[in-house]
Amino acid sequence: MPASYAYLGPEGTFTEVALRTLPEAATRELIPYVSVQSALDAVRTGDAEAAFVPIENSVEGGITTTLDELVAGQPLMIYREVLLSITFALLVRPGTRLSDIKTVTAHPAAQPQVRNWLKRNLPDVVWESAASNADGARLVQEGRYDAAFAGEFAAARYGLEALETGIHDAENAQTRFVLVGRPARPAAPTGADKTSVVLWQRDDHPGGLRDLLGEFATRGINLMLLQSRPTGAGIGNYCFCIDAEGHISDRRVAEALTGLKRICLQVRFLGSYPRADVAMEDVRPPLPGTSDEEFVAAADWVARCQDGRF
Ligand SMILES: O=C(O)C(=O)Cc1ccccc1
Repeated sequence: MPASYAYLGPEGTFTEVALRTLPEAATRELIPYVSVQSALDAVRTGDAEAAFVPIENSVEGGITTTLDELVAGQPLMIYREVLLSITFALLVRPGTRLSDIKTVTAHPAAQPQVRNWLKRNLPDVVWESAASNADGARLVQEGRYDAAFAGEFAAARYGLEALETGIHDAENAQTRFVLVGRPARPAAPTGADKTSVVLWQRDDHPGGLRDLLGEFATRGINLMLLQSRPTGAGIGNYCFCIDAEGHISDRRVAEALTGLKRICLQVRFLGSYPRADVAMEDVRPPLPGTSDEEFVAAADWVARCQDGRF
């Protein structure tokens, strides 16, 4: 298997910066790809061992191209997550002044994070989407646009200068990135883990979503992401991307997934992996009645009843 990680490139993306915080990235060849799709395809075809892509930000929620890629096609699995605090720099060709800027570009996920700044400082500017923030910087270098929102670190790479730095509409905006590979046994639980799944309802009925969520709620499992995505089968037809606290080897998580498998049309397991947002000591203890020991004891009791040994 090639020891390479694909990532959303080109060089100088926030994705690359986040990837380089993973210790295992130091022992891999890091290969930039032009899109999330092409990076994930490289994993599917076996050209890359894993791909590193943005999946969620704290301002707008899920990054839909990534969710849609994970929801459909040959199954993939999330192995790691990284959180990165993000502020943007406005990058221009040297000598450009704010009043010269008629067009700006960046990744679509950047727009909600700089919208107010743009309204205040460049209200008449035309926004064009780029494949990534670093790709926007590259397009400015080529003269295609006047300015790009990107990481300040991308300026040197593309011969640009930062007219303004620290641009952020929301305080503490964070982006979450994931390392995605082909399905295999998830890493052992760390005590601070997260499980990602996609759920398809069997049929449309009142309380249908509540039934799905109930499988988590009755087992004391907290949810960290709930994002509906259209299935493509018509208006009103959605699947649900869910991140839940815990690891598939936790009894309460395994039982919730068992329940979901029984009642859903389809369940896609996207992985159990260490949480980047909290350390083990800060994880809430299981609610009363939902620890592994209590699940095992209850299952033992049922088995004894079935045997007439209670
Ligand atoms: O990594 C990048 O530079 C991207 O283009 C993805 C992205 C978009 C917005 C915020 C953080 C990362």
